[in-house]
Amino acid sequence: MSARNILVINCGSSSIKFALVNEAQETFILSGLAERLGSPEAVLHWRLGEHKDSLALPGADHRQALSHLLPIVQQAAAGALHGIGHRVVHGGEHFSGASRLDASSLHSIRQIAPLAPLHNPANLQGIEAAMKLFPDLVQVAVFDTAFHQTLPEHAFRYAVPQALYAEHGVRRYGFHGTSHRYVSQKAAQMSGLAVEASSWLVAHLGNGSSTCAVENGLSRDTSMGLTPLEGLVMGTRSGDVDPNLHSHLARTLGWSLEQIDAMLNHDSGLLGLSGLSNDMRTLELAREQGHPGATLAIEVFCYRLAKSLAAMSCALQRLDGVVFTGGIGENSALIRRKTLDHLGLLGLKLDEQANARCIRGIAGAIHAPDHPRVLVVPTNEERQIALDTLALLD
Ligand SMILES: Nc1ncnc2c1ncn2[C@@H]1O[C@H](COP(=O)(O)OP(=O)(O)O)[C@@H](O)[C@H]1O
Ligand SMILES: CC(=O)OP(=O)(O)O
Ligand SMILES: [Mg+2]
Repeated sequence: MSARNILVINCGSSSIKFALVNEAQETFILSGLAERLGSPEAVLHWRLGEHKDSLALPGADHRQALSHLLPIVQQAAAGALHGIGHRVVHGGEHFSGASRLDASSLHSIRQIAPLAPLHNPANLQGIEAAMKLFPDLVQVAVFDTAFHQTLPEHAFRYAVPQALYAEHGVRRYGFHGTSHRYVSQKAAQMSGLAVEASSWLVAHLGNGSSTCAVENGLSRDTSMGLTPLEGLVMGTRSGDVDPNLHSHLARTLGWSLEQIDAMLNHDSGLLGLSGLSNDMRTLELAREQGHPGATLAIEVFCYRLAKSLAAMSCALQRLDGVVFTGGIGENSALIRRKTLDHLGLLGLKLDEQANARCIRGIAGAIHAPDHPRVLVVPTNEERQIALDTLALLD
């Protein structure tokens, strides 16, 4: 059989990321992003080999964007498309691995949607549009939560009345599992260790960020919870706050649940702290020019990340290394250094030159000699989703 092509679709709340992955090729045949969907500035960008292109789609929603991008995919695949893998953020307790999409799995994903109101409805739109346009292709859902279904109960339960768990599914689920799984396996390979006998603290730092303790190939704890809001400081998400903040804002400022939700998910994090941007590149430049908000946002981001990594170490018997990944983790020597500066008690120490070298997709070890391993490992959620889709085709 010749090498197969898989289309990977990641429908976010206002964007669609996509990639056409050939199982035998390291680089993607086609990759792209439709962003600012639903706004007058909606635009589709794609890259086919060395050729880059874009198309303005004013006012387009997910369905309209998909109807423009899928023909580009069809053309790039030259009629040879073998399956579609969809990122689905929340799989609840129902899915501990990837699942072929059919009436029954779609029903389960719809039932779980209230647990991820910002993510799952968009994921479902992508699935429904792709099924309409490609009714004969196998389509697969790959869940952010699936990898974390191995968390022990003492790590996934909240200290609230048990009926809320038993009857309403209130527990910690964790997200970014596809990335945590992919980079922890790569880290083991890079270190000459067997995945089943290795132990990692992973920091996935993108627009959304989370930490994960991975032992012998299994997730044992992670910083996100019921929803992708818990845990670290993120681009626009607050991460952990005192749960009483909700009632405090409602009582003292008369805020509605919707206002509080929007503030914590969209107006907080790096953006809220800095008053400037959710983008770490912008904040690093502003910090160099002495911007106080950007400086503070970076300090809080790194301190909270270090605290989370230290907390995650409780889940491990042994530490083979710390792994940085995601747009920030793969590119920011500053964030890696400032984070590890708080973790001297774990014995971690950087090699400054190696740290400066590992940017723009360069993987490598960045720890000082005779100190615990620290690795930069570029993530590749699209490839992992394609691999999971191929595994279900076989
Ligand atoms: N060179 C860089 N230095 C610092 N931060 C960077 C750099 N390149 C990208 N980033 C940051 O990575 C973040 C986006 O990460 P990414 O993993 O691409 O996001 P997503 O979660 O949307 O996939 C942004 O905050 C961006 O500023
Ligand atoms: C779950 C989550 O936070 O995803 P993202 O980082 O894509 O926002
Ligand atoms: Mg990414």
